[in-house]
Amino acid sequence: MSENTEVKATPNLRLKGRLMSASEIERTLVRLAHEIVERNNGGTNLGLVGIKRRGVPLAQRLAAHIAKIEKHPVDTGVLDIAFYRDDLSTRDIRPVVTPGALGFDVNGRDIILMDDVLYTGRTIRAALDALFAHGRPKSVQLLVLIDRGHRELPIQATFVGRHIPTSRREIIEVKLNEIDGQEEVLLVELAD
Ligand SMILES: O=P(O)(O)OC[C@H]1O[C@H](OP(=O)(O)OP(=O)(O)O)[C@H](O)[C@@H]1O
Ligand SMILES: O=c1cc[nH]c(=O)[nH]1
Repeated sequence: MSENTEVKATPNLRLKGRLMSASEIERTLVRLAHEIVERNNGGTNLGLVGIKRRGVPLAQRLAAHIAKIEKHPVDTGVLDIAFYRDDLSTRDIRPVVTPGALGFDVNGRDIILMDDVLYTGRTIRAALDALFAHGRPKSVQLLVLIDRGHRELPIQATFVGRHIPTSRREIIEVKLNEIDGQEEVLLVELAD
């Protein structure tokens, strides 16, 4: 855990600690940008696709870092995946793709899907379906800021900011300035 100052969790959740500060998030994104460039031969064929909501600022920030490192612009796009609860049949929670423009042509591109947290893998499974509805990429890699384990599908990330082993009662809360007006990663637990 990083040093804890004035961190607060949502009321029905118990704060267990701060996993990353703003500067730690920033340093991690810079490292991930270098890893992406190294693995993708400079990244000229890359397209970064952020999963709404917090994957979107992550993709934009990583595109800016890669553009700075490699001195070329990097396309970014958005996948919008809404969740609904299917109470009538399975009581399962299924991600649903909201149709809409992605932002650039994915055909033939090396795509990096981006999200803040990887947990069961169901969001990523739906995102892959959504992505291929937009076209046929040359390759797809996955980047997540936090991998907390507990996969229910055979999905793994190509680039990981931090591996955080968790219990199922725990929740990772990623807070990003663009969406939350604050910047940190918290570990919280459902209160009894
Ligand atoms: O691997 P999974 O089990 O699919 O879980 C990971 C997803 O859960 C979170 O989204 P959440 O539903 O909390 O929406 P939000 O980030 O927009 O609040 C997170 O942002 C990932 O998209
Ligand atoms: O702990 C979790 C699990 C899924 N999504 C999150 O944002 N946090």
